[in-house]
Amino acid sequence: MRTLLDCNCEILVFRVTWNSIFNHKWSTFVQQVACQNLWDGPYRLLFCSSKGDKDGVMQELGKGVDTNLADYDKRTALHLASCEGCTEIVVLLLERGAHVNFVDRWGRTPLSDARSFDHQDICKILESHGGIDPMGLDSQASCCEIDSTEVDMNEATLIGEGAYGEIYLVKWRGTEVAAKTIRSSIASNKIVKDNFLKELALWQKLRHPNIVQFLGVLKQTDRLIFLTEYLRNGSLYDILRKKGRLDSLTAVAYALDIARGMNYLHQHKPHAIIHRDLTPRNVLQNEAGRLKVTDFGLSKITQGKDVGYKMTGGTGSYRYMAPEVYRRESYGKSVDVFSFALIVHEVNLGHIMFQGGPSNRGEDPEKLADKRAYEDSRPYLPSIVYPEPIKKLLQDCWHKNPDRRPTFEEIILYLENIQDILSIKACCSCVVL
Ligand SMILES: Nc1ncnc2c1ncn2[C@@H]1O[C@H](COP(=O)(O)OP(=O)(O)OP(=O)(O)O)[C@@H](O)[C@H]1O
Repeated sequence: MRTLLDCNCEILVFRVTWNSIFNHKWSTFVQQVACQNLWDGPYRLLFCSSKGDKDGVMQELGKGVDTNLADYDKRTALHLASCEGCTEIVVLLLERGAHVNFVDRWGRTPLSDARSFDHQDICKILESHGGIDPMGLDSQASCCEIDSTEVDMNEATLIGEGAYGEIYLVKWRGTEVAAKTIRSSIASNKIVKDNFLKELALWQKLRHPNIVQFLGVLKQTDRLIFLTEYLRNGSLYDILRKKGRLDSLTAVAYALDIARGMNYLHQHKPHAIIHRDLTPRNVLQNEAGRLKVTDFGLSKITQGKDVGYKMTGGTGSYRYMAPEVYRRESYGKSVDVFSFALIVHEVNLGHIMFQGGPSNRGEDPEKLADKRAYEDSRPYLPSIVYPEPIKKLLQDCWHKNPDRRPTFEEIILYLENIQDILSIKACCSCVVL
């Protein structure tokens, strides 16, 4: 018979696991629970697994507790350890027969949880044991398909070229849109193409004013072509090249647009979306002057050795690459914060940079990334160009320790404050004038 204590335990496990997925700020709560001695009995396995307590887990398993014991929400010890980044426990549980694809009440497997919190080591371990993520990248959701007769590719105007293929301006049902063609060397590989389509299926679900809107994939074509909204002003790279250095208010507004788009990606559920290739070329501007981030997630697919993907040379990804990515270490969301800092640095330094000034533009991007990764070198921050608060922000964002970098949520708050101060100053100077 279930005792009141059992019920309490279940409710607490529910609240703890729910919090652990959606809040991740539950350690104090767990401590309170532990103090109340409510974790005696079989649920202690779940508690020890979530806390990374290997001895505790071994003790419970030694007592004969089922490795696949699940709580009220069908969350197992493997779910909790994967969610909390307890690699050793994940390995131990798998050795002891934990079901890698146990599905909880919300349809999440341990891999869904590990991906949500970017525990990449754990993702690899789970994947090597056959783990799948039915909620996310492994979902069967298909891309919205657009009949190719609705788009006349013969009337297309070439507007750009990237690592994957060319970009054309085309008309789809009377509206100007961008058509991105993927090189046949990439698209002819079935695995790569399937992965690409999965990423596109994920992209099509996203809706945010600072994210380029995905529209669909053209069907019945021998090439892989997809449509996105068309942003008339082109990329931030082109804008900086034409306009040079921006005034402080515009620079902060640009930084905020990028940070808001990135924050949306990083807070995406069930798993965060890491851009991995955030550069001024992947930030586009519409006619209203709003910046939008594009091409997130796609880079990861084509970086496999067998695909032959090369980062776009002089202006490409090395220039904005976080040290841990260059060193091929495991990495998380904060790699995008690092790239963001380098973009904001350029936005502020615009005209000096494009006149071949101190921004290292002439330097080989790979060497630059090497120096950042191994010599901790960072761009120069002259006080005349960078006001103290921006200097501090950049230094925090390109901190060598990824854990010390702020989140985009924090960056937004910080930039909004700077924006308020700048607006007041601008307003006061108007009055004086
Ligand atoms: N939706 C769009 N609207 C308007 N212009 C675009 C759009 N998408 C891309 N472009 C233009 O095409 C250029 C190339 O874009 P693309 O995303 O293919 O390459 P990239 O960002 O330079 O490199 P990579 O393929 O490595 O991301 C951009 O810099 C931009 O000028």
